[in-house]
Amino acid sequence: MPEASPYTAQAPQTEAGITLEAQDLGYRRGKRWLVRGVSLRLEGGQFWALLGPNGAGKTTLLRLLSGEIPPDTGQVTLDRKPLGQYRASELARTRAFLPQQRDLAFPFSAYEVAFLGRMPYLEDRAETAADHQVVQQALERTDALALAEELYPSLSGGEKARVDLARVLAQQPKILLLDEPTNHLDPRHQLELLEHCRELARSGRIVLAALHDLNLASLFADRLLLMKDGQAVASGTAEELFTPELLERVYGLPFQRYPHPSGRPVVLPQAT
Ligand SMILES: Nc1ncnc2c1ncn2[C@@H]1O[C@H](COP(=O)(O)OP(=O)(O)OP(=O)(O)O)[C@@H](O)[C@H]1O
Repeated sequence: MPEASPYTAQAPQTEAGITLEAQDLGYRRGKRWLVRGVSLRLEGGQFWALLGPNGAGKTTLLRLLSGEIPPDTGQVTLDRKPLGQYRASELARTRAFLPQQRDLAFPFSAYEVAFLGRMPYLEDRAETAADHQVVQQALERTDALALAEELYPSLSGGEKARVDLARVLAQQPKILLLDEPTNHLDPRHQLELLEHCRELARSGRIVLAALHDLNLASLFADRLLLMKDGQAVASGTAEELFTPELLERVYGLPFQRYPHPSGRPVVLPQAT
């Protein structure tokens, strides 16, 4: 275990919870490091928001943490076992990754797309009524049940996003890695999604979501991880991280901080 540092996202210990850790994680394309020196420890029970400007490395970090791409330095461990030592199906039953680009060319129905979340369970058994019940509940949870019979490619961006999230929920993962899950969603569905992320975390799961809306991150997430130029710049609560100095350093423009009735801060960028 590396020493805790300002660059280490440290969640409070929870009893026998699932852990996802990265040590000195690095990923390079050619000479450029897209992610460099990231160490973090995430534990079940916490909803983390991953923040940073375009190109900061958020998607790349999520892909590394999901095992979709192998790191050039360091490693990711799930319950202290390197990701590479898990069988693909076991990993698929444990963690789900919601990518940012979610276009699917095949004319699947929304229900069939959500049902894809059950595939990791159907390696050596036939589907059952229980699988369909899980999918139905997932679609209900994301307010997408009415879309079940629609063809996925014909759905609006926000409708697709809700069906994609249903697929992730149908996977029943303990770890949810979500890349800009609120994209395309209207305000009501954004709030519902973030409330659901918080509930999932409360039930012992790890939720890590890349978000661009700093205020929604402040109001809903327990902890924030701030990235810039491929590095983890800081982690902590919004109260700790939302200082005009730090935000200006990361985002390159001034911010004003305001109190919110919840007690958490909100911020607004200032026109320069
Ligand atoms: N396969 C790749 N090959 C080369 N460069 C890449 C590759 N994937 C990503 N990059 C670059 O790495 C940097 C980080 O990309 P990444 O998608 O991780 O950022 P991000 O923080 O998710 O950005 P955004 O907020 O715009 O989604 C970007 O400059 C991107 O162009």
